[in-house]
This record gives sequence, structure tokens and C-alpha cells, in this order.
Amino acid sequence: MDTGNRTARLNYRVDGPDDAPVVVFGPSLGTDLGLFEPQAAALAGRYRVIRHDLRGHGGSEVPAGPYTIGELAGDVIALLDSLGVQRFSYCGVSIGGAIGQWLGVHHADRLDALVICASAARFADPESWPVRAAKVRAEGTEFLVPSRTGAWFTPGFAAREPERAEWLLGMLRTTPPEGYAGCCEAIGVFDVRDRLAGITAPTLVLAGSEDPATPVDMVRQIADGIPGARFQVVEDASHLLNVEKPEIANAAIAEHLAAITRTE
Ligand SMILES: O=C(O)CC1=CCC(=O)O1
Repeated sequence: MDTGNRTARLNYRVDGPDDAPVVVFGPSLGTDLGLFEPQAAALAGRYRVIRHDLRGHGGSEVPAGPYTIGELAGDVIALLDSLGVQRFSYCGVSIGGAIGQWLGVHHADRLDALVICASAARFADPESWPVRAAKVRAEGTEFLVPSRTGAWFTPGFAAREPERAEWLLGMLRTTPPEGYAGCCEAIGVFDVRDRLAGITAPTLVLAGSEDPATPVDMVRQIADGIPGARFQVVEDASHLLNVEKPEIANAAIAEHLAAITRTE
């Protein structure tokens, strides 16, 4: 099976009981494992919550790009193997959701359940991603910061919760340019539209009603392609819907996982 080239060492954090069912959380482009603080706080009483940084992000190793989603997923499998985890559920946001889809296609035997948030089977404007990668390699990530209001969270969220908005933007500011660029290149060539029907894990797909990066109809295509997948729109949320509307996201994720995994 193709899991890409050499795996990269991922930074990760584990919360919750050692013997509980495992739920793995994979973040979005330009963020880190802190993205899932609201989910870890809500779920770590019942699950062994493993959050990881993407390759080239946060505290993870930063190999030279370009990367592929297969390589990013291979990093996650290598991490779980190193922790002795065989079966797990996976929840990913955006590129993290792409990793989830890839795991669903290639590691069905290990997946209890999938949650895919604000993602795509084929991201919009594929030709734009290498352009963004080149600009980030040349200039760093700072030029992206102003446009993340709207792209990541609604202006209303930024006004209501400025400290949380700044906390998210701080993740982007500290993302290594090479890691960010390598992930852009992975996004640009990712396309599993013709593989979705092969995903057998019970799947929940969440979309933010105000998300311009992965609009509702684009996210819905994932659910339409996966047999039996459930789809839910989170109202008044943009791309990082799990932070903008944590109570709604947590309730949906917890209900989906509880229906699949035994915690008692
Ligand atoms: O451009 C962004 O920041 C939104 C996004 C697309 C893929 C991803 O992981 O984040």
C-alpha cells in the first residue's frame, strides 16, 4: 500500500484514559493541535484523545516539500503504530479532513468512525495552491493573516472573541513556511472524488454555513459520495467551525462517536 515516502515525526498530545476508545484529531492548514482544545475538553473523559500537529506545522518535523495527503496520512499511521494503537476514530478539519478521507479509503480495517469537518474531496482552484506555496516560501505566512478573518472565522466571531481569534492567527504566524507550502502543494493535487464510495467507516460530515474556503455544497459532496454518511450544516460558522461553534460541533461529534464506539 502506498503511504508515501519516509514518514515525518509528528508532535502530538494524548488526553484521557489509556484504555478508552481512541479518537484522533487532525488540524487544518496553518493551525496546530491546539485547534481541538474544545473537543479534547469535552471528550477526554470518555475517549483517549490523540491530537497531532501536521507535518511541517507546530512542533512536528519539517521536511522539504512538496508533500502529499498520502504522506500526511502515513505520518498519522506511523504515530499510531508507535503508540500501539490499532483501531481508532479520526476527526479532521479541512486538510485534516482530507487525511481522514485518505485513511477511510486506505485504512478501512483500522477505522471505527470518521468525522470530516469543512473539507473537500477536491479543493477549489487547484492551480492556486502552488502559487500560494511559492508566495509563502518567499514571504512567510504573515500576508495571509488579515484574510483569515472571514476565511477561518466570521467577522462576528472576531468581534465577540478577539482573544480566541488572535490565538488562532498566532498558530498561522508561527507555522514554518516550508511546512505550510508543502501542505498547500498536497491540497492542490488531492482528489478522492472517485474513491469516496469505497469508504466504509460510519461518517459524519460537518460544514460551516459561512465558510468561503470549503462552501457548504463542496462539503456536502463528500457526504453524498460516502455510503450512509450523515451531513450537518453548522450555522453562523466559517471554516474553523469546531472553534467558532464548539458546543454544536461537540454535540454532533459526541453523538456520532457514541453511536459507533462503546465507552462503557
Ligand atoms: O486557506 C485556508 O486557510 C483554508 C484551508 C484550506 C485547506 C485547509 O486546511 O485550510
